[in-house]
Amino acid sequence: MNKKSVRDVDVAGKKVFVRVDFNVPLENGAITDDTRIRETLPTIKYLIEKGAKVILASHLGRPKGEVVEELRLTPAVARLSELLGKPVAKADEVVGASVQAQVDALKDGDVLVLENVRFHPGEESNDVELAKAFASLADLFVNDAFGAAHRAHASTEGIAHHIPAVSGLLMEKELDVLGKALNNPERPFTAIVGGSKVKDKIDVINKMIEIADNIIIGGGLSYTFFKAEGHEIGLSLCDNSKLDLVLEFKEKAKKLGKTFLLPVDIVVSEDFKSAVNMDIVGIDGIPANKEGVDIGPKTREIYAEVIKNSKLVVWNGPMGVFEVDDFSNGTRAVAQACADTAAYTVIGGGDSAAAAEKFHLADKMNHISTGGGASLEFMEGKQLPGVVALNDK
Ligand SMILES: Nc1ncnc2c1ncn2[C@@H]1O[C@H](COP(=O)(O)OP(=O)(O)OP(=O)(O)O)[C@@H](O)[C@H]1O
Ligand SMILES: O=C(O)[C@H](O)COP(=O)(O)O
Repeated sequence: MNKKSVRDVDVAGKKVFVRVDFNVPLENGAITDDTRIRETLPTIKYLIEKGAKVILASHLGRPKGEVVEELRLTPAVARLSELLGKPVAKADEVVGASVQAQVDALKDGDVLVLENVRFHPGEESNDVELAKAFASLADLFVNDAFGAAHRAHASTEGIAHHIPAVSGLLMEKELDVLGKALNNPERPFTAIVGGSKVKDKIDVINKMIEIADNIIIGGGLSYTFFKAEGHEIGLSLCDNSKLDLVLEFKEKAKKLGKTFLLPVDIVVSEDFKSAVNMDIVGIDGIPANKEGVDIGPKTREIYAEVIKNSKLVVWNGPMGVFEVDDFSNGTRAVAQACADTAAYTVIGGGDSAAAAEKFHLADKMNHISTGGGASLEFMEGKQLPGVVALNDK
């Protein structure tokens, strides 16, 4: 990576403003998956050990510039304190006199977490005054929030223009692994793209046709391809505005000599929330009153074989409505194939990461990104503003 990392600068005794992504899932105020907090521990521990005064900032949810009680960072702070095995102070404000007083009270090795930065309207608008206020709290900015690196906000991008700015260890790892996979891939390279919306995945499918050898399509976005080819898709998801585009994808893949795979059989149901008159049909057999909810058994076999014979697999998006057990077999089969293959496997965050967790296969993957949207944008080849703003080596 051509950006400076926290290891390249002196942090002893310095006040360090660390942007983390503690945007963790919560249920009734309890954290249901603390991966994102655990993944930042190397950076936080490194700074503590070096004697820095650590000021952490994160967003949680989308409070839109207002205080939303349920979105305070209190549960994340409690969890961080448990994981570090030491007290962690928390501010109830994002910036201001009380925050300044708490920062002034920090001793070397202490940790303070600011309140949810999105409670301040200046965060998402990347307000210069807020960025300066963040910068004035510290001597150094460390961005470890890979998951939010695609956002140009005051605490992810703006602040970097006012004090020295470097990447954290998680950020460095994510950019390194994803960058290597995309810039110098081992081949055969298989990209698996699933999920619900074609429009969210267009750029990534397009990019993967250019750089991967095999492109596997699954999930709700398959049906736009089927419809474009003239098949009956019943009640399945479809984006009618993208019909021409998906045909172009197939054409482009053919021209470039890439293997472009769509499901050959699918699981259909009258309801996508539970199995109602569930059936397995060929792509010409979707009844008008049903929708496709998963890939079928033949497709599972074909996809697993391609994954087995790959050297690099990058997976983004589930193969079906995996949250419903009856419709989870396709996603499970792909996750299992990724777990079993000798290929280097990268999961691009979001729902595919949740699926790997659900099937207890997460520890069998080589890299699971902490970024959903961020990893998607990275895979599309876009520049991430939170990375661009960091100091060059
Ligand atoms: N055939 C289908 N019909 C309807 N919904 C589907 C189908 N297949 C998958 N889904 C749904 O798609 C959703 C995931 O889609 P999405 O595009 O958001 O995936 P992702 O990229 O892995 O997640 P994220 O956006 O969080 O990174 C899941 O909730 C899943 O139930
Ligand atoms: O969960 C994520 O993908 C990141 O934390 C970014 O959150 P956002 O989509 O609300 O900006």
